[in-house]
Formats: sequence, C-alpha cells, structure tokens
Amino acid sequence: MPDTAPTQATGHVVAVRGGIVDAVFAGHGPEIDDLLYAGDVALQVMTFVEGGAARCIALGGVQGLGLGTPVRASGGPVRVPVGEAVLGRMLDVFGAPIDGLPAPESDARRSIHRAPPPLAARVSRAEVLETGIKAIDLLAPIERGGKTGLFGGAGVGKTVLLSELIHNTVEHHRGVSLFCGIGERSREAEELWREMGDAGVRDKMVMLFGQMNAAPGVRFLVGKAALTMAEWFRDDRSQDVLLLIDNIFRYVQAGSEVSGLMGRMPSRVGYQPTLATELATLQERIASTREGAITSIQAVYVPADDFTDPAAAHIFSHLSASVVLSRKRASEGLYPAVDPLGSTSVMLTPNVVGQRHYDIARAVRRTLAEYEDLRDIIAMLGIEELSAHDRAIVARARRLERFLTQPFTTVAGSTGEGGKLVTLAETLDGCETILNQTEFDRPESDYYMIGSLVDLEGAA
Ligand SMILES: Nc1ncnc2c1ncn2[C@@H]1O[C@H](COP(=O)(O)OP(=O)(O)OP(=O)(O)O)[C@@H](O)[C@H]1O
Repeated sequence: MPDTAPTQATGHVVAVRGGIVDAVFAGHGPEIDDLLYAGDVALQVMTFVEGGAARCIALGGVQGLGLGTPVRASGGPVRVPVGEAVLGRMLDVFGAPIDGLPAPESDARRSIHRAPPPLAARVSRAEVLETGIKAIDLLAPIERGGKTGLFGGAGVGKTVLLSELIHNTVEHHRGVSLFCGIGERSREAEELWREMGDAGVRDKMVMLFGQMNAAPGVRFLVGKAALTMAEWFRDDRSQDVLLLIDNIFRYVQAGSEVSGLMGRMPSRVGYQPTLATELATLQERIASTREGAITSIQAVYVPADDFTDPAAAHIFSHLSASVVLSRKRASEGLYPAVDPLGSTSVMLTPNVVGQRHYDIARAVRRTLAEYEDLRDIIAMLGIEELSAHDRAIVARARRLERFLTQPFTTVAGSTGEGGKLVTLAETLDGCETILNQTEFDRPESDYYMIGSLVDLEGAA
C-alpha cells in the first residue's frame, strides 16, 4: 500500500464503470491529478463531470467498490520516493516494493506529474553511445543523452535487443540506470531482474513495473513515476541516467484505454484524441540538461507491422535514432533483425561520426539497396543471368547481411552460442574489407553469427 498524506476531504462513490470511478465530495473537494482512496483502492482524479463529481481512474482492481463506498482525498497527487534509496530495488507505480523487501527508506517523495525542463536548460552533446552491436553502431548510432526507439511488430526481437543493450551498456554506464516495464509480460520482468542480479549491476539500477496484468491507470502512470526518479538523479545529483522503456507503445495504449473508459470519442484508428499531447508530456521530460543527461532506449511495438500507425508515427517523431526490426530478416534468421535501410540516426553525419564511418555506412546501405533491386531478377532468371558487376554486388551484399548478424548473450541459453561484443572500429574494418572485395574465397555462411572478421581467420 502506498503511504498517504494527512486525510483531507471525504466523499463517496456514486458510480463505478470498469476502471473508472465517480466520487462526490461535500464542500471543497480534490483537484485534477489528486490521489484518492476508496477503501483500499487508489484512484487518480482525471476530470470533473456535470454535478461536480470527480471522475477518476482506478490504480488497481475495483472489486469490492460499490455505490456509497467512502472516499478520502490524500491531499495531493501520486508521489514516489526519490533518492539513493530506490537503487537496487524493484518497485511499482507508487514506488512500493515488489521485490519482497521493505519499502525504500527515503525522506523525499515527489509528485509524478512534473513539467519538462525549459528549452533554455536543455543541451545536446552530439556524442555517440557505443553498444558493441554491429548493426546499430554502424547504421543507427545511439545518441548519448538522446532518445532511441527499437521498432518492430510482434515477436521480431525487441525485448531481446533491449536486454542485450542493457547487458552491454549498464555495466559501463557512468551513472545510474532505470528500467521501466510498461504493459509487457511479468515473466520477462522477472527474468530481467534475475539477470541484473547475476550481472552484479542491480545496485546502480532501479526497476519499475506496471505490467500487462496491471490496471490501465497503472500502465498509464508508471512511466511518469520512473521519470520522476530519473529526474532526481539528473537534477539533484547531476548524474547521467540510462532510461530503458519496454514498451512505450503500451503507454499510448493505456492512455487509449483510459480515454475510452472516460467516454471520450476516439480519433484516428481508434486512438485517443489526446495521443500527441499525452506522448509529449512524457517524452519531453526525457531531456538532457547541463546537470546531467538522460539517454533513453525505448522498445516500440508496431501493431500489425504497420509503421504508419498513428502511435508508431508519433513516437518516431520524438526520437533521435530509430532502429527498425524487420519481420523478413527475423524469418531468415538474420538476428538482430535490424532493417539496414529503414533504421536511421541523427548522429550519422560526417560531423559526428567522422567521414570514414559515414562513407562506410552509406556504401553498406547502397550495396544492400542494389541487392534488393536485383532480387526480383534473380528470382525470375537466376543469378547466372546477372552481369559480373551485379554478381559481385550480390556476393558483397549477402556477406554484409550475414556479417551484420551477431550472437547475443541474452539468448545464449537457447542458441548455445556465447554473445559477442564488437567494437565500432572492428565493425568498420569488417564492412570495409567486404565492400572492397570482388571475389570471395569463403562461403557466405562463414560470415553468419560471427563477431569481427578476425573470428573468420580463427575459423580457417
Ligand atoms: N538476437 C536474437 N538472436 C536469436 N534469436 C532471437 C534474437 N532476437 C529474437 N530472437 C527470437 O525471437 C523471439 C522473440 O523475440 P522478442 O521476445 O524479443 O520479440 P518482441 O519483439 O519483444 O516480441 P513481443 O512483441 O511479442 O514482445 C525470441 O524468443 C527468440 O527466439
């Protein structure tokens, strides 16, 4: 149970519809965003309806609530504990423990509804965060202090890629890391918690969860609770924060469920009319200031693989790098299934990554795009009908495709292969070598699931 501020106004329930509860108060009632309690059930005031009733979303199951159940106002919004005390802990939307340990001993609690830093206070550093994952470092470098999205439909490897990124970056990250699970499976949450313990990085990490089985109100607010804790490390401790979110689409979806329950008319493709503002309220808080940077990596579920979906499109517009995962690649076993032509980053300019990296990335893309164009001809006429020049493009492209696959530590248990980290320099050297070759002694399959090209020599 979250703790409560001194009890103020009292009222009673006048309607319960799904996760929505209406309550009336005699005299001065609560305000928007205030936390109320109807019995044990926490509610947040969303709006006021005709007759003056406060319309609230439930932050838990509403079983047991009925007309006339007494409601008391907590005297303020949902507040979460902030500070060092939350490190190493697994918490819920109220900052209450779900790891079986006592509540974090923190003197300070902050409202989860906070304004983003003013524009003048924001900075960008044009610095790249190296991940050790070839396809990402080469084609969609992650901005330190920026926002990166991992886009993909169901089951193409978003969670695996995010876990691998956590594995590769959290250990070397200078500041603290915060993982926020929104609307995903609880089993994955439990696995991640255990993995972080095994990797010995739990003590500089906080994990917050509002998983699929949680009420829509909880899934809608857990991201804000996580941001509030992250902001403390950035603003009060001037630390860099790595914020990992799985899955930001579920935040939009929870907003849509809340909107539906509130009786608002849906907008495009059934989404809430407030989608853009709701998303901006959260994304704008993920900002880097002179105090410290918040680098965020967000998994984005793309419904029905449709990248024009309004939620996916709006999320895309907030990001500085987008890693797009393709179903076609996943079906060919080319993991991580990064789409080399669809993935982008604002970091990929000569000014930031340097001319050589930029040129190699462009050449890789061009080769793969030319191969795409040739695929139809190959399918109809066979590869023999191609000119020697085109055959060389195909040979290079197919080796590049395979070279950009990589064994991951996260799935080592099921693939039987240990994960491999590859430095950016090795990735660039490898791609350059392949791009400069016209004849290859080795079959394509030798390039599959290796680390750097040095592994190839080792296999000779
Ligand atoms: N890098 C990888 N190497 C090997 N297998 C992988 C890799 N990435 C994903 N897979 C396979 O694909 C499966 C689905 O991956 P994952 O759970 O990450 O997908 P997802 O996009 O998060 O799915 P959902 O939308 O259902 O949450 C994994 O269980 C694994 O079998």
